[in-house]
Amino acid sequence: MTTVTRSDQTTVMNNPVKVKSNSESHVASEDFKTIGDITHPDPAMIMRGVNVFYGEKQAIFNVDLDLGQNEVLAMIGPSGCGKSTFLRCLNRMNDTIEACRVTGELSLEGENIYDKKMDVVNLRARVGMVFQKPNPFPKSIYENIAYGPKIHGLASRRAELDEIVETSLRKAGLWEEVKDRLDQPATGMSGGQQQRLCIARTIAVSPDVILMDEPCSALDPIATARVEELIAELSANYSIAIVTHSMQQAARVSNRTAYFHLGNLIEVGETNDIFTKPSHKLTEDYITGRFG
Ligand SMILES: Nc1ncnc2c1ncn2[C@@H]1O[C@H](COP(=O)(O)OP(=O)(O)OP(=O)(O)O)[C@@H](O)[C@H]1O
Repeated sequence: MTTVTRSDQTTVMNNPVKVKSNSESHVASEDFKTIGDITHPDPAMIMRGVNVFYGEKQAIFNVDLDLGQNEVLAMIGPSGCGKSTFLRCLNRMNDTIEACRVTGELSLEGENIYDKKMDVVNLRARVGMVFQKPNPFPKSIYENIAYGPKIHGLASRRAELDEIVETSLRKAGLWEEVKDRLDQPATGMSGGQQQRLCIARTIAVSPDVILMDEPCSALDPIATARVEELIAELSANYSIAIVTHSMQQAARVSNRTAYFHLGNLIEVGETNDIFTKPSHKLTEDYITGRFG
């Protein structure tokens, strides 16, 4: 049973998961009990008791967390702590890894996303994803944006498609830069432009949620600043979960921050609180640079 106590803002796991790995048994210990309010008053996604396994090895332990409507939630933690693994549960991207198994309850707008009847292609449009390296299709700028709406049947006429392309590029802050060269290859754009194109491509299929896995790690500081500004603008219309190695970035862009350690969610709270008065020693050690 998992108990969420909002008064003292502590999540108590009464059932630590015991899993045999190749050489040892791992028990999610009391030290890894989540501190902070894992709930959001207006959630877009609700995750409860999430465990992830790669074969015998457990990578995520009993994580409970909400992603709020129009919030930017940052996920931070040392390399290998499971941030990306957890993020990929949110649109079932882990399904593409054969050895990977996810248990727990994960819902989007009240719908169980792991339900057998869930259309995963549709889910990944509703919960879009932007990756570390910009990955435009080897097609024109226009076609990169138009592709998703076409396969999802969101536009029946060319004029509707044009409208979606323009709106998506505008929302991604790219329209003025590319409007005169929509027919040119997307691969000819700068890295920062390509990443904003990938964000526009995600927006084009009208998602509820956008997942970002270190979206600025391949970008220079100016392109990073553009994407960070964009994240702030997008949060007016979308719920955003972002994995980042940069604590400065988490502090700049997010409303709440979740700190992961060895596959456990250690602490979650208002970003300002996490960075100025963390409650858990592990969070404090990480944000003060003692490890990670
Ligand atoms: N495809 C995979 N197969 C087996 N193990 C994996 C796979 N992907 C990740 N892992 C393991 O799961 C754990 C969590 O990895 P994950 O990539 O989610 O961490 P992370 O916090 O995102 O790390 P980083 O910050 O380095 O990207 C690690 O021990 C990693 O080795």
